[in-house]
Amino acid sequence: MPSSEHDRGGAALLEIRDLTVRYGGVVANDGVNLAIDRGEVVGLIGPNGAGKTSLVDAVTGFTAADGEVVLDGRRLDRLPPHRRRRAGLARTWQAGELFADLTVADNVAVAVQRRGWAGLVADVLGRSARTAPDPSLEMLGLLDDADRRPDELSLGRQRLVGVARALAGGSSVVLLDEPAAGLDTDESEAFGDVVRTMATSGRGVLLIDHDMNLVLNVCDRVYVLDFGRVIACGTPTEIRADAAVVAAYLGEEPVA
Ligand SMILES: Nc1ncnc2c1ncn2[C@@H]1O[C@H](COP(=O)(O)OP(=O)(O)OP(=O)(O)O)[C@@H](O)[C@H]1O
Repeated sequence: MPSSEHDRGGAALLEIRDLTVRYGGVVANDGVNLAIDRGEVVGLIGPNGAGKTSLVDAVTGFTAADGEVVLDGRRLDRLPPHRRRRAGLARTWQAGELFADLTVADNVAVAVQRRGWAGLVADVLGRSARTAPDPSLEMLGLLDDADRRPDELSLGRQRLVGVARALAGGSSVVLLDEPAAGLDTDESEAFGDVVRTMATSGRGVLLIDHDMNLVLNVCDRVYVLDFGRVIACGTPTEIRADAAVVAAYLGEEPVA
């Protein structure tokens, strides 16, 4: 494994330690260690069934797992999903999961949960979605679409709305699960620029995608999963040249 996994100094923004996910007899993640620094875009690739979505589900609290999830020095792995989200750890969903009857602005607004009595009172008064648009809409160039419904937008822009929801409320780490699925080459390239922008101002981004060009062009470092284990980690250049990665993708026996 390239040395770049080990020689990064200091504590990362997100540390995933020894993460193990089991579904009955299936071990979907087997002792995975993964770190994301501030301002870093990290890729996670691997063949179908390698365990990528299981990792996102486990880290965000939607699937039971063993191991540690530490965000900015704080253990999150015993917390339910909504509290991890509130702590600044957000995700997108493969299927988009937008509310068809809500506008873009409201789809983003509902992702930011209000707390306690203030939230209850605002909801009762119907003001929950009437506040200023979340800054993520402007960042992703969605302000002009704020009053449209998702089905009035192209697939590429719908994907951006899903990302805006994950960014809403000031998330510090965003896990993107196949956000570019279904996008054409131009849309995918433009999306790559958006992903880089997201990492500015110190956010950490995890990008999972089957579009190898997108991942290798956009990410600072890439982890490769196969059968639930990290088989390689390094810069895109190192990953392109890694024999175990080539073997995993060609379906040959992994190189020892
Ligand atoms: N809810 C579940 N119950 C049982 N097995 C599951 C469940 N979810 C995933 N698995 C199994 O866990 C393994 C990892 O699946 P996972 O969906 O995490 O892989 P993936 O890398 O995201 O795949 P893909 O690229 O196809 O989305 C697979 O063997 C899969 O069949």
